[in-house]
Amino acid sequence: MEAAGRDAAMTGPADCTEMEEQHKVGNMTVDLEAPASPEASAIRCRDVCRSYGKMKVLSSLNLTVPQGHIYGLLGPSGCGKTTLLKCIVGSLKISRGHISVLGKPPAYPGHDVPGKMVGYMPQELALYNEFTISDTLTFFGRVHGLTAKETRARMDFLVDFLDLPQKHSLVRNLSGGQKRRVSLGAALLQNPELLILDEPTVGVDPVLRAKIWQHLVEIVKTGKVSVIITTHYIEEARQANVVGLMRNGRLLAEGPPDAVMKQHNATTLEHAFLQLCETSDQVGSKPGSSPPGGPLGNSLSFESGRDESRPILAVGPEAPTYSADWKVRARHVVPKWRNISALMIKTLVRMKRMPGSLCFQFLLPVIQVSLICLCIGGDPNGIQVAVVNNETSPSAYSRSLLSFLDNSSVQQVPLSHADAFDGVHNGEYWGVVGFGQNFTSYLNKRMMQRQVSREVVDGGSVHVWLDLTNRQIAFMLQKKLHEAFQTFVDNKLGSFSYLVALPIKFEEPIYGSLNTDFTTFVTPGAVLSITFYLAVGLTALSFVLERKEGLLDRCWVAGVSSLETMLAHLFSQLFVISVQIVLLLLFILLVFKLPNEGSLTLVVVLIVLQGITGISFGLVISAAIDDEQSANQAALGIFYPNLILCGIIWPVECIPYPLRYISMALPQTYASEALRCIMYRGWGLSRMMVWRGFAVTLGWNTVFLVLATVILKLRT
Ligand SMILES: Nc1ncnc2c1ncn2[C@@H]1O[C@H](COP(=O)(O)OP(=O)(O)OP(=O)(O)O)[C@@H](O)[C@H]1O
Repeated sequence: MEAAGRDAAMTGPADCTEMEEQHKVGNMTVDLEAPASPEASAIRCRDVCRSYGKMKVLSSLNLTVPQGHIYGLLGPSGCGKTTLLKCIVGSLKISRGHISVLGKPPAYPGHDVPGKMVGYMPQELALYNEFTISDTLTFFGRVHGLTAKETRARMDFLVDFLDLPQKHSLVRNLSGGQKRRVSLGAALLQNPELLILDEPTVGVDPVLRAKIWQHLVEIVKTGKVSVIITTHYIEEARQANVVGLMRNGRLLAEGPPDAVMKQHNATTLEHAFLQLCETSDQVGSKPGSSPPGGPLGNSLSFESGRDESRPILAVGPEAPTYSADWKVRARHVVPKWRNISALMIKTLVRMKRMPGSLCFQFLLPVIQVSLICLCIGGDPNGIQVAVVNNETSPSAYSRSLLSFLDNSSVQQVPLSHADAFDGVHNGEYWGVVGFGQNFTSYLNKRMMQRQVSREVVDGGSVHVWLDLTNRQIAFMLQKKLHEAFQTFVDNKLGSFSYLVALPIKFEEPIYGSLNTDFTTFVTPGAVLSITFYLAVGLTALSFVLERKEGLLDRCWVAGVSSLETMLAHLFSQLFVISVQIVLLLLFILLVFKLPNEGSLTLVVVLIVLQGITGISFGLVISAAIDDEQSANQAALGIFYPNLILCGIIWPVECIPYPLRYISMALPQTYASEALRCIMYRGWGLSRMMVWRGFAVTLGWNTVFLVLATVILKLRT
């Protein structure tokens, strides 16, 4: 009876009407293995189309995987098998047609596909290299909601059945074939009702290949489990109950292997497939011979023996409508803590397996902030200056004045006039300080007499010629000379020093101290910037690599939503940035003694929020970009513009106007200002300059997180 059915399923167009007739009356002799109704099929694809850009990969494809059967999907490389499987599991959207998997379309609210009803082994290995075999299976067990005991029991079985090495072996140390078997184990773990296996036997030795097929045959016997499997070894597909032969995005034939071979008088499936391809090419090459549905006039569907070329969507029951009430829809959208915690544990285990990288991540911000505090904003040291002193007397004022010059910053090199200027021209000295031979007497006259000649003014001045190519060094020299002169005047004139002082008096500062240096200005912004960029770096590649390795798809098929993936990344990276922030604060407050006049809680919360902004921005990059190089470029590309525009290294007030508006909208401009206000002015949230920084940061967090979730959702 079975053989008869198989034969009937593969008969040509002449038998088609007869078959349909038999089907209508429910005559089981047509094909005992064929499902009698749509509900009895594990997978039904009708008129499925899918393109990548302009390239059509699946065109009007119809396929039926009967419940409790093994379906071997065969076809040359690039014909669209993987694309079809991705459409079936719901990780790729179809552009036309209808797919139902275990009774409902994939990703339908409340449906467990994707989820624990389906076990998916993608073509890529899709394994975490830092995991052990045990970690891998435990992770998928958690996602599927298995208890630890259930996971352990399945793990023991799978390790034995798939002949895997020790459970505690690291995946990255396994051979290619062993990795494929672990990947297969992950798909089999939860005893799914539907197994979707994309080339599971590649790189597997013949003995194990036979064992895998034997297992598949075994599990479908109950009638509850269905399998769709793609393979390049066409002959091994003879063990399947049904084979589908695919070419150029269409199914050329579908039926039991024996029937396919019989119809084409072939002794092997491979031969039958070659014949089908030839027929397809001949039909396709005849001008005007291609029917609307495809080149093969006699291609038959396994389910009904129906002509594939006929429009299918027009047939009522082929595209059923489904409905789910709002509670089910709501449950479908709400993220599951089980999945989030499984993903978080996964990230933490991966971190634990890479202790060197984790230590580096913790220490990097400390190293960066220490370098900023040590190297930026301080006074230059050992700056060589040529001194041309034409006074010879030991009691000359010039000598006294020079003795008050800060020797640690300025290194005086006594030289002749010519050598001093040659030295500056050759880049050896940063300037020349010159005293005329009557400096002492002229200076006395300047200080004592009401009116003096221009010659006295000139001769009683310290002459300085600077190399102004380095503003900071030139400023420092000017400042040191002013300080030395002031000390000299105080020393010589005592209470009469006001006679030569500027009539401007700087009182005690209202905020900050008289010694405030550039480091004090730059550090709060730098702390935010470091936290932001390290967080971007932590996350910018996360999805890129996982997508590339097929892990994102695999987790999606296991039932993990985009939002859950996003939240899990956010929470686990939050742990890393929390440690980074604690170390950062310890260093800037205790080691570098930066003042903090305000609330430490506000400081911590603002830095953490900026870290979250970095994580969420990294997630946007990661969700939107496919390859590492572009993701790295995007992350690095915004680094400098952002650093310069957000007033971290130079005040925003110096930015010309159109650019200043952009600067104000950036995540760190108002946040840096807020942090400076908290730390140096002791302000709280009631001040606009403080709450504005928090508000902008929270706004960016929301925008980035929503954007990343939407992009990820659209792309999976
Ligand atoms: N993301 C993508 N973007 C653009 N084109 C793609 C993408 N993925 C697949 N393709 C193209 O779609 C076609 C079908 O690819 P698919 O991976 O489905 O083939 P396949 O039958 O599974 O091949 P194989 O047996 O070699 O795995 C190929 O021409 C491939 O280049």
